Amino acid sequence: MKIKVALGQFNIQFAQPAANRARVRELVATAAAGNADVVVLPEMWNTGYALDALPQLADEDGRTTLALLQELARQYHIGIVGGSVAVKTGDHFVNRTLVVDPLGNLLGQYDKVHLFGLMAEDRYLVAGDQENYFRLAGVPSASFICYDLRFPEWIRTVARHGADVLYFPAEWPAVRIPQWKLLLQVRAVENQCFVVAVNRVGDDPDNHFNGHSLAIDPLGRVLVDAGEHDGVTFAELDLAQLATVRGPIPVFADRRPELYR
Ligand SMILES: O=C(O)CCC(=O)C(=O)O
Repeated sequence: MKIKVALGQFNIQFAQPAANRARVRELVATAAAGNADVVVLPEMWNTGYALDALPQLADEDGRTTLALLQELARQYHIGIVGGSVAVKTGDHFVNRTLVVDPLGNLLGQYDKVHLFGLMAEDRYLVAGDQENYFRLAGVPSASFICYDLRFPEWIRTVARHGADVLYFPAEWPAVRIPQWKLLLQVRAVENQCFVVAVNRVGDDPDNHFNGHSLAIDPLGRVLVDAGEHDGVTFAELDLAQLATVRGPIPVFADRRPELYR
């Protein structure tokens, strides 16, 4: 079985949720026109890192985002890994992913588990503590957010349920893109999974972002690198490859969890 994924890398407009929603409409339409099964968006795409403005701009319980993603999923019959958005829930804010299937059903929701102090997330956001494991386009999958990538123990905790594709929405600054690529390739190899990671391009007041959204196969080979393209890049994932990689080297079966503390 093969699935086609669309990497929706774009220049998030700082503190302009309406403009970003309009751009997401265009990206999903483009992904669908290219016959993608799944489209993936970057991290914090509604507001960017306008953390001071969260009281005015964060999406109340994610309602506006969910309604948009559901509408687009149904209209275009496409699965959406909705990047992440700034959400107000109760009296606090979270960095939240919403995943919907082509019928508009909410398959999963994930609040970023590891908050990134260098971008002040720990001062504005509350961390999540739940896994996001779901079946999208017929494929067992899991999603994480950006800095979570640096925590292999967390990725493995979720991946061991049997995920075949790991999704990573991100806003990963250009200055650390060499580490981004390396870490994503390693996560693919060590978990014997496909990795689909979507970053942004453009600038915010503190950082420059140069994209390089990636689709990577379970051997760590880059299938697609979006470079600095502002728009959709497509990748095809051949799931049959998983058996050929996992068969001779069954790392999940060979684990010694009793030794891991
Ligand atoms: O870990 C990094 O270098 C980047 C992380 C990041 O930008 C984020 O989590 O938003």
